[in-house]
Formats: sequence, C-alpha cells, structure tokens
Amino acid sequence: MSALPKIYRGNSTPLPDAELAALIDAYPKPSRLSEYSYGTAGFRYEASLLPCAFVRMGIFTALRSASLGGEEVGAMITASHNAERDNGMKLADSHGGMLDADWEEHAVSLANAPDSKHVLALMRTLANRVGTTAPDGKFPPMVVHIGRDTRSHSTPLAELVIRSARAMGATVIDHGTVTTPMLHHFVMHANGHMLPMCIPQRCNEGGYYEIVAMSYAALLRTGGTIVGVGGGCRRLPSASTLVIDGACGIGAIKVDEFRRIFARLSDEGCTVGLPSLRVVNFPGDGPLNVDCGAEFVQKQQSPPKFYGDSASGASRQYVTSFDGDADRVVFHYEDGGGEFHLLDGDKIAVLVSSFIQDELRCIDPDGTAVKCGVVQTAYANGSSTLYLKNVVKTNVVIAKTGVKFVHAAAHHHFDVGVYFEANGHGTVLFGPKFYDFIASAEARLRGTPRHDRANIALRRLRVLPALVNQSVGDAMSDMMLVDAILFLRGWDLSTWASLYSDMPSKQAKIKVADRTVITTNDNETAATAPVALQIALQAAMDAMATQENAKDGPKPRCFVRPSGTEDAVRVYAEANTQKGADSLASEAMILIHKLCGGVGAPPQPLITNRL
Ligand SMILES: CC(=O)N[C@H]1[C@@H](OP(=O)(O)O)O[C@H](CO)[C@@H](O)[C@@H]1O
Ligand SMILES: [Mg+2]
Repeated sequence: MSALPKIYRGNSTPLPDAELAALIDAYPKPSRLSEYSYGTAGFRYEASLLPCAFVRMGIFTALRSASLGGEEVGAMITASHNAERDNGMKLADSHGGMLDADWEEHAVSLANAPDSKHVLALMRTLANRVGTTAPDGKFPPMVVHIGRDTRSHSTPLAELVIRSARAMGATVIDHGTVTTPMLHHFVMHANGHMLPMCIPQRCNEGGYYEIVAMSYAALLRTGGTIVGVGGGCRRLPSASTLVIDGACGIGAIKVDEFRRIFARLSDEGCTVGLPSLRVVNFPGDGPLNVDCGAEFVQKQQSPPKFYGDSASGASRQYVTSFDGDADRVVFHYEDGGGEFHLLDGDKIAVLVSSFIQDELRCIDPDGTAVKCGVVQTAYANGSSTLYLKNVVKTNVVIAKTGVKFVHAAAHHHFDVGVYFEANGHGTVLFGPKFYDFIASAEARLRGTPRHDRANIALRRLRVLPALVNQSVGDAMSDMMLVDAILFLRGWDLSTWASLYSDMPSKQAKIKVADRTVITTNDNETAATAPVALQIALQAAMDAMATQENAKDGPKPRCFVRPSGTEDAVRVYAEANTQKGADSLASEAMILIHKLCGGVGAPPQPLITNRL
C-alpha cells in the first residue's frame, strides 16, 4: 500500500549560528577526498564519504527553495545503477527537472567549504544575493521533498539532510523510499508545473500511481474503438505476461503496486489489453544491480539473473529491466533458439517517436503543426540514428551524456521532444505548441465518431503528457507507454526488434589514476586531451574501416570519456562485426592504460561470446 509522506513543518527561521555550526562541524570533510564534484547526475561517492556533503546539501536545498520564493525542491538519496557501497544525491529543481546548472556551482562550493565558518559565510552571501534575508532573520517559506532508495545507508544519509534542512527552518516532506522519478514527479506537481493536469493529490505516491495507471488504461482503451484500422490492437500470447526485473532495488517494490491497481481496473470492467505483471529481483533477493537490472543487461548485453525465480523459457519472451532507482528501463527477450535480444533506449526512442508521429499525422497530414524530434547521445547505436533520420524521418540532435543535457536539448529544440539515452533513461517532453495543437484539434473534431481515425489519434495524444513523466525518465511510466504502443500496434518484442538491426557494439570501463586527464569535445565524440590518444583512436577507427570495407551503413566508431558517476573511464566502440567492435574497444583500453595513467596490469583483449 502506498504510504503518505511525513511532513515536518518549518518556521522559516534558521537555528542560531552556533547550533548550525555545531551540526556542520560534526561532519567534517573526509580526509580521503580532495574535493567533491558534481557529476553527470549530482554527487555520487562511496557512502562513507558523503555525510559531510549531505549535511551541507540540506542547507543548500533550503536556500534553493528560498531563492525561488518558496517553490518546493527535492533531494533524492540514491546512487542509481552503482554498486550497493556507493550512494549519492540527485537534486530536483522546482519544475521537477534537474537542478539549474547555475546552482550546481553553489552546491559544489558549499560541499567543499573547509569548515562551518566558511559554510555559514557562503550561505549568507548566497542568501543576500538571492534577496532572502529579512531583518528579523526570517527566510521566505522553504520546502524540501526528500526521497531515498533501498541502500542500507540511504536512510541515515536522508536523516542528515532532513536534520540540516529543518535546522534552516525549512518544511521537509519525507516521502520515504520511492523511485527517483516519483520524487521528481512530486516536486513538479507540488509547484503546479505541468498545468493543466496538476492537482494537489498527485503530489504523493497514491496520486502518482493513479495518474500513471489511469492514463495507461485510457491509452489501451483507444484500441477498443478501432474498426478495421491497421490490424493492430491485440495482445499476442508472447506479450501477455510482462516480467519485470527490479534490479533488487526500489523499482521492484513500487511497480508491484500496479498489480493491485490492474486487478482493481479489471474489477471495474476495464480489461482492454492489460497484461499480467510478474515482478522478480526484489530488494534482498540478490545484491543491488549485481548481474541484474538495466545497467547490467544493457552494458553486458546479456540476460539478468532471475534471483530465486525459475522463470520458464516461455515467460522470458517479454522482459523488462529497471535500474537501481527505476529511472531507466530496457526490454529484452530470448527467442525460440535461446538467443538473447536487447531492446535498449535507442529502440524505445524509435518506437515512441514513430508512434507519436503517426498519430499526429492522422490529424495533421502535412506534419507541420508541431516540431517533433529525438535527442540521443554519442552512445546511441549508429543504426538507430540512421533509422530515425531515414525511416521515421524525424529530426535528431546529439547532446552530451546525462539527463540534464538531453532533457534541456529536447526542451529547447522540439515541441514534442523524445529523448532516450541508450541505457534506457528517457522520456517525451510536450511543449506549449503541442497543447495548442490538442486544443484546436479538440475543437475541430468535436462531434466526430469515436472510431474516426483522427478522433482516436486525438484521444491517444491527449493522454500522453499524463502517462509520460514530464520531469525525468521514469522506468514505470516508460514501461507502460511501450507496452501500450506494442498492444496498439499488435506487436511483441520480436516484431519491434525487427525494425532495424543494431550495429555490433562493445562498452567497457577502465580505471586510471586521475580520469580528469581526459577531456572531450562538446558532444563527447572525440577526446581533446591527451591529444595523442585521439590521434591513435582515429587511426584505429580508420584501420577498422579499411579492414571491414563495408559498402554502406555507419562507419566503425570509438570514443572514450571520463564517467561522471563512477571512478572510471568509459569506452564505447561499434563496428560492422562484433569482432571489430571488440577489437576497437580493446585497442582503446590499451591506449588509455598507456597514455592516461592506467592502474594495475594492462587490460586483456575483450571478447564477446555471442559472435
Ligand atoms: C554510458 C552511460 O550509460 N552513462 C550513464 C551514466 O553516466 P556516466 O557519466 O557515463 O557515468 O549514468 C548517468 C546517470 O544515470 C546516465 O545519465 C548516463 O547515461
Ligand atoms: Mg538510475
């Protein structure tokens, strides 16, 4: 059952300096760390390094809320796909998305201030700059939402953030264990962003489930009114039971709620197309993110371990894997011959963008009313980019790795912006022109028969912004979006997979003494330092192109970049053969080890078994 958040009301008055200082100094900077840095998705370190930063982030989030005149903000305690030993914090700004880039540096300065004296001085400067200090020492109202994942240290770390935010006089809304996208959703709705669909009861777990389940059911129901269109709208036996691998994390617990909701929907007579759900890999079934979950499945390109579950071959035809905080989702299946097939974020981008474009065209055949497009990163498989451009015929933009970059690009470039990182993190953003389009279509189509194709398209499009999380990528809502599209198209995973074939690829990571010695160009497709590294990588790519001598399709590609969430350098390679991709990635690993201060013995060649 969904729990209500615990609310600690604040009085907007910080504790006296001496008490704040005592709290800050009780958690000094760890001697093992020279500086905290703000990575791809916020602070992320081995958990024992974090108390100092987290006490200060309680203060920071309160200040951020004050700077926005009391708009509510959020802090999610999670290290997502990382191992259990790590933890971290993702900060949600008042619109529900990632923290404003200008404020990242304030967060970093506060985290790295040598002691309480400096923290308090910085806090005062910041408060003055944003005009928040009143003569009586009172701040404007401050509201901070807190969520946490299932890691053993997430609760004590969350308590530290709560303590220091309360010490600032902020109201703290503690949502307990939730997924990252749920926390972002609460913050977005609490501030009334996403109007006209925002109503207050959606700011808690029950409200979240309701909005996702109801809009999903509404989308499925549009399949019930089709008369002789396209032969779709059926649930193939191979897509009737959806197995959900929860990565032994929070997503398993939360998605399991939908089984109860689906049962209720069925009781209420809403049975069109609901699949049965089977959740595996709950917390405690196995170690978090180990040999299971979206990160493992996508990076290793192999099926997850089904801890404590002897799922038969038949039930592995329709499987989805979440990551540790359920903001990523990938799909996969085993075919009749036992071969594994992955449908990653690129495949989701293709499925979703072509569905939306098809529906838009039913109302606006010229396709000029709203600008649609897809944002990918350098990790997108070359075949997916070609397919999007040549077959879906949509706009494609390549942005830097990380949700904060792809989200901003989707928002900036498109009225309907689909973004998915290859690892399955993504969503669809709907801008004002989309809502105008829906409003004018509603006026125009009023009174048309429900089975009229344009009328159906309108009802499908209208429900999407409620189903698809508008603040960040969301494994649960993305899973339902994909499932609904498959149902409406009458497809299973193999039909979807057959749209195009991925170029064989290889991903790996390698430890170096200091990964910041590697810098990259803007979209991370090439290293700008060390210069010798990029020259050698280019030579390796050219040699592979000559060796493979493929006539058409994308050319072999390899790039490297320092991870923003792990202490490692990431390597990506793709080629026309798996052997070629493995060989390029191996060469890159050896080059990094040699030119960038590799730790330990030189890496061994990478060999993918499924050749
Ligand atoms: C190759 C890869 O999957 N990188 C991931 C990973 O970032 P890195 O900076 O590569 O560690 O974690 C980010 C947060 O979840 C996610 O946005 C990003 O796509
Ligand atoms: Mg995640």
